[in-house]
Amino acid sequence: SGVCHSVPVSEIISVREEEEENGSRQRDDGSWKKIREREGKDCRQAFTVLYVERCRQHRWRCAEVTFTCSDEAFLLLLLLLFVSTASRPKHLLVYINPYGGKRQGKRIYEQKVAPLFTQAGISTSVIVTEYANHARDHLKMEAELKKFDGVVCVGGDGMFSEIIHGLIWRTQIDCGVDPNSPEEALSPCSLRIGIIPAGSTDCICFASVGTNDPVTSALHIIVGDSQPLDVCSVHHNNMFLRYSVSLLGYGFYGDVLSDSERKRWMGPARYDFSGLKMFLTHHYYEGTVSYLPAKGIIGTPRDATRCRSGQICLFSFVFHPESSGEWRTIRGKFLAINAASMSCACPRSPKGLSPAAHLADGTTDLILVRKCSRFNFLRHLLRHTSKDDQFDLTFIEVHRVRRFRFMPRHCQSDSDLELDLHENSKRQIFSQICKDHPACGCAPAYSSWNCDGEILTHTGIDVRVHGQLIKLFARGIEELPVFEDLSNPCAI
Ligand SMILES: Nc1ncnc2c1ncn2[C@@H]1O[C@H](COP(=O)(O)OP(=O)(O)OP(=O)(O)O)[C@@H](O)[C@H]1O
Ligand SMILES: CCCCCCCCCCCCC/C=C/[C@@H](O)[C@H](CO)NC(=O)CCCCC
Ligand SMILES: [Ca+2]
Repeated sequence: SGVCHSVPVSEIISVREEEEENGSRQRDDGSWKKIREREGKDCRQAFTVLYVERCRQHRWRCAEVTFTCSDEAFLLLLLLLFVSTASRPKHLLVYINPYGGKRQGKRIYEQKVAPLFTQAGISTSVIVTEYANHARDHLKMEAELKKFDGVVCVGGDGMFSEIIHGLIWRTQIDCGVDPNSPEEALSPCSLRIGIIPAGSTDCICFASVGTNDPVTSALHIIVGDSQPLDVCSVHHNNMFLRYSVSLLGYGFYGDVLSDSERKRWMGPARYDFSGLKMFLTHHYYEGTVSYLPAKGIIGTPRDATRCRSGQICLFSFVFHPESSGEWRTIRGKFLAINAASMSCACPRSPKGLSPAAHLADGTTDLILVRKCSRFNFLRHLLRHTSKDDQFDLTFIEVHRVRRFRFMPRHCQSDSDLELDLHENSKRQIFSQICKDHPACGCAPAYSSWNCDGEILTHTGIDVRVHGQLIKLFARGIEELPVFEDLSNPCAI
């Protein structure tokens, strides 16, 4: 019909031959790779291309367009496709948490994702988890990783955490690295991870893809995108505790999580309930934070620029992967201590806890919220959702760091080991006192660390950023095309 249409080869999902002569379609065999060669030399070839179409707010959808060309040009296209799709996964290991978020993981995968994988000629091995840590332990000990080009996580941030714990641990063991030593440089994982969002917060998916949408995530997996990601290791007295990729939070976010775990039955709404409750409770905690500021990086946590697809964050890491200044120490009373290794953007907070943080620059943004009035703390929290610089407040400081340590005040005089034995019982006693005397105003001495949505068992921790330790099937947030801003005055 003379209409001009161009599709980048890297964003083609599949190609289907059409029978032009009688108008009837040939059998769809599921993959462009399987298209048989045609015999007739000078007839024209009609073919339908399934490709990625960009929609609002970073969503991707499948679209179709039919082209005609000479047989030679068609063969050339197939060759181009073959070359440019070498980085695409062919075999995937899929873990589904059937109990994450609104318990829709299995349905989401079967209805929205599996048909797309089939269409793209990807084979899968699917495991629906039967208990917590099933996926982690399977990856750690059993999975035949050589058979796969990637791992898919259907669930929320907690499920993603299981996957990285299994994969990072397994990689270190296979490479002869001791994962318990905080000083060892960890070996990067070669398998990429795709996240099909089916949890409550899904901030890792949101911050690396730009939206929480299963079809968009599936398409990023199919086209073989790759986005490196920083991982923090958390140790206590040279003993490994956990890895973190999004938020490590003591005080407010630790308390919100502890409180909300008891309300899992409420589903995602538990965070709103506990968030409000902990805001009203307004506990502060004393302790010492020490940190190694990052050097040789481009950008600060207060920049107006954001982490965008293929930009400076990769550049910073390549040229100064470990460079840091001298240790600095801050003692004080804090409402919250947050370390954000990525923006932590999610639908609840579209800009995130640290809007200028980078996915893969080898640093984490350490945000210290000192004791202040409820009104001021609310101002800070509300800025997570507004346009104002959330760190432009006198009681807040923020540092971009490579490593940090925290020691709660009551731990400092005693020997660590002794205290840890008492820590839990002390916490129980305090919470009992506060339950018994709700109006007494006494505050607990300890909060707990929220580590990507899991509670840590210790409060004194040593955190180190391992730049680009893992890779996702994602490409970071793409700059919105200009026409979208012009056509829609409401677009952000
Ligand atoms: N079969 C299972 N039964 C019970 N728990 C499971 C199972 N599989 C995984 N889990 C655990 O469920 C927890 C929550 O899962 P998930 O992260 O998917 O959802 P969520 O907590 O609702 O979302 P988010 O982490 O985004 O807030 C994880 O910590 C994971 O270890
Ligand atoms: C007066 C009430 C004020 C409410 C404040 C709203 C601000 C929302 C900021 C949300 C930041 C989420 C950071 C992400 C943390 C994830 O690693 C973790 C695992 O999914 N989620 C939580 O811990 C869930 C934490 C949810 C906290 C609300
Ligand atoms: Ca980072």
